[in-house]
Amino acid sequence: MLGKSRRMICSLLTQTPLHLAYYWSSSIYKTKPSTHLHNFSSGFLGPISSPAIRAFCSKSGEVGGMASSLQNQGSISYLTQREAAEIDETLMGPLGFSVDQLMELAGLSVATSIAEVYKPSEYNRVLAICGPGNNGGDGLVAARHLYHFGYKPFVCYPKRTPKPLYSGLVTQLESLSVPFLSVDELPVDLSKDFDILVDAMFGFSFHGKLLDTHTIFYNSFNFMFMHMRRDAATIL
Ligand SMILES: NC(=O)C1=CN([C@@H]2O[C@H](COP(=O)(O)OP(=O)(O)OC[C@H]3O[C@@H](n4cnc5c(N)ncnc54)[C@H](O)[C@@H]3O)[C@@H](O)[C@H]2O)[C@@H](O)CC1
Repeated sequence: MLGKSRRMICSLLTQTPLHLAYYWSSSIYKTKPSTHLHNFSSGFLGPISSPAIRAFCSKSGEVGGMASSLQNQGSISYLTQREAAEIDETLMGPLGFSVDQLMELAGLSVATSIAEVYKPSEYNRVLAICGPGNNGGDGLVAARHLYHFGYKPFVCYPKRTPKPLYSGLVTQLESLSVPFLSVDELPVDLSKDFDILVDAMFGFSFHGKLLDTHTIFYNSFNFMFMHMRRDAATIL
């Protein structure tokens, strides 16, 4: 695994500590053109006629901080935390999407994007680190689709949410014999055992400082930090 020329960090979230997100984004920008958000937008948001959503996908002047600076680097578009939440409100309000519907689309989009860039024959072992919220649900969905695409997914889901939506996703993965790994079973350097890391820990509801002292967060953050500037790629 260490001989691989490149690895992928796939982030389903936009709200982890910003300095890390910046580096992840920078690394993909340097390593290869990222079309993932565009794919997501064109395949998911694009057909929607809502002016509000189209505005989110195309605006360039009001995106703050990190997102603003990244937008100027090329054709990659980023959403702020607030913008992502507002899109979600629009989708689930006037447009009538349900949570499980959006979650399935999000997970499928990530899995499809991975498959487009990193072939399972070369990058086979995927670890999805799933948090307690909907972003974690996205990761569970992505893991299921990656399995069907020919990858060998593993899931680390240390903070399970006892709701039918999530337990159903877990059951579906268990029925496919997708392994669930505890934090203790993960190596400190995740790159030793995995080709692709799907970061589905937090989405736009992350706030404040990281409260959870669980080792998984530090393991994954360390992995990302150690590898992102050399050969990691990022999907948002
Ligand atoms: N309808 C929706 O809300 C959908 C959301 N989706 C995804 O879900 C994300 C939003 O989902 P959620 O609102 O469930 O929230 P998140 O998945 O962002 O996470 C919320 C969880 O994180 C915990 N948390 C927040 N800040 C923390 C901190 N500082 N330290 C430790 N734990 C912390 C909260 O206690 C909560 O359990 C979106 O970004 C998107 O990726 C998609 O699945 C599509 C549908």
